[in-house]
Amino acid sequence: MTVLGCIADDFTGATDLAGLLARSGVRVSLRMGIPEEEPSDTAPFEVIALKCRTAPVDEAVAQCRMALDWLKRAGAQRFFWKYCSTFDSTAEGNIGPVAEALMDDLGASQTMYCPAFPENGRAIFMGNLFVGELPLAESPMKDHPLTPMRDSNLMRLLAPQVTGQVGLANRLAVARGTEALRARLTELQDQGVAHVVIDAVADEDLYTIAEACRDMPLMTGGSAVAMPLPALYVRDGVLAADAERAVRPDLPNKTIVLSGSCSAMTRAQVCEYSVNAPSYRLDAFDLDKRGIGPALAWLAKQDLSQAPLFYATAEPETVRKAQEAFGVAEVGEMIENALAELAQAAFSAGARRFVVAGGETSGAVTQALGVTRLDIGQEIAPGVPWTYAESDGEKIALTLKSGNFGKEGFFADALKVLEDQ
Ligand SMILES: Nc1ncnc2c1ncn2[C@@H]1O[C@H](COP(=O)(O)OP(=O)(O)OP(=O)(O)O)[C@@H](O)[C@H]1O
Ligand SMILES: O=C(O)[C@@H](O)C(=O)CO
Repeated sequence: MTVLGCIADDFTGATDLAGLLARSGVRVSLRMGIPEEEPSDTAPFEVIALKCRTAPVDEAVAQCRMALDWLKRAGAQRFFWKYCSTFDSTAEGNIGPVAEALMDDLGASQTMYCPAFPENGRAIFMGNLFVGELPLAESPMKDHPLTPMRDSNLMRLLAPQVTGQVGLANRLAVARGTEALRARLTELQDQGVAHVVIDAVADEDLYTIAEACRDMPLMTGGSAVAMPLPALYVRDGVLAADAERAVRPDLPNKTIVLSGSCSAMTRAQVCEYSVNAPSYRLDAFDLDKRGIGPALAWLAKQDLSQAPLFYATAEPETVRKAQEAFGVAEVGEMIENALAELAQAAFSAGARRFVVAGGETSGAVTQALGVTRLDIGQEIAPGVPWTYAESDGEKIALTLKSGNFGKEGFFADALKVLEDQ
């Protein structure tokens, strides 16, 4: 029986959430897209990964509602809406509109928002989101290719996205503990506040928040605030503790690394990895002119046991030029399609291990590989686990890395963690 039904707005976000929930040892099932079949063999924690972070609002809302229906049919009574720890959204949404639609469907009068992820340097204080020591709008997120974040204040970001009132439960309320936080939420509810941003700067805050909010019909946030939920549900007696970690299947070591993220961290990771590994840079202008042919020809000459890298990862200035020439969505899609086609070609050439960087990129790659369900394995870095799946009847391992996650040596670390299991 499913205890918590989760909907994630992108694929790396979904593996991040599934990985943190799975730290508890409880079974977590991750489905890529809304399953076509009715729920069966469901896990206590079901995560549905969508690719709706930058979709038009109506489309994102409709998809999330369908996911909610499926999760209800799986027996879930509590739900979690997972978005990025850097609150990535366009001016229109989709964080607020989806939350509001899910609240309507669940008859919820209030929900909470907490994208904090202290292990990865995301903290919220007085409603302002920090990335490391920088306010969000001064962090590299200001240059994101699809969702540049130019304000750090979560209430200001959220208010235009929702019809209900937005308020704050600040760190002082959180620091006073679960009961004080509950009292603050009730006080805000009495004032008609439906959308409550909650401050958190450290893991202890997340435990307090999860404890205070665990019975809300809908919680929303990054992955970290959901991490304490399995243990709390076991304590409440609504969930039995059953450790069931997925085991790595036997796989040939043929590997491909695909990077479509342009985040500062991925840029550093690509730079470090390409010193020793064979690597091929995908350039938007070249793709437009000559198509994918030259990249496929390069791939055909590679020894996949050397884990070659394809990357479109580029500096903000290069991204800007390509966006001006082709349009933001158009160039994003062109590159996602290219990386998806290269993933298919690598699979045909025998690759069974896939390291993918970037949420949108991961969505494109997993869709191209026809992956519909993933088991969560060993964590490589906070929020980035290995996952195991099937593609065309073959077992494969995939890691889907959020743009900003992992250290400089992530790609090599990922290969080592898989080898060591
Ligand atoms: N050189 C480039 N020029 C323009 N757009 C690019 C370039 N390289 C990648 N892109 C596009 O930028 C987008 C990057 O988004 P993606 O979600 O994959 O990474 P991310 O946002 O860093 O990761 P996450 O969502 O996990 O934080 C994709 O649509 C990708 O196709
Ligand atoms: O929360 C995060 O930062 C990540 O899980 C993510 O959503 C990346 O797209």
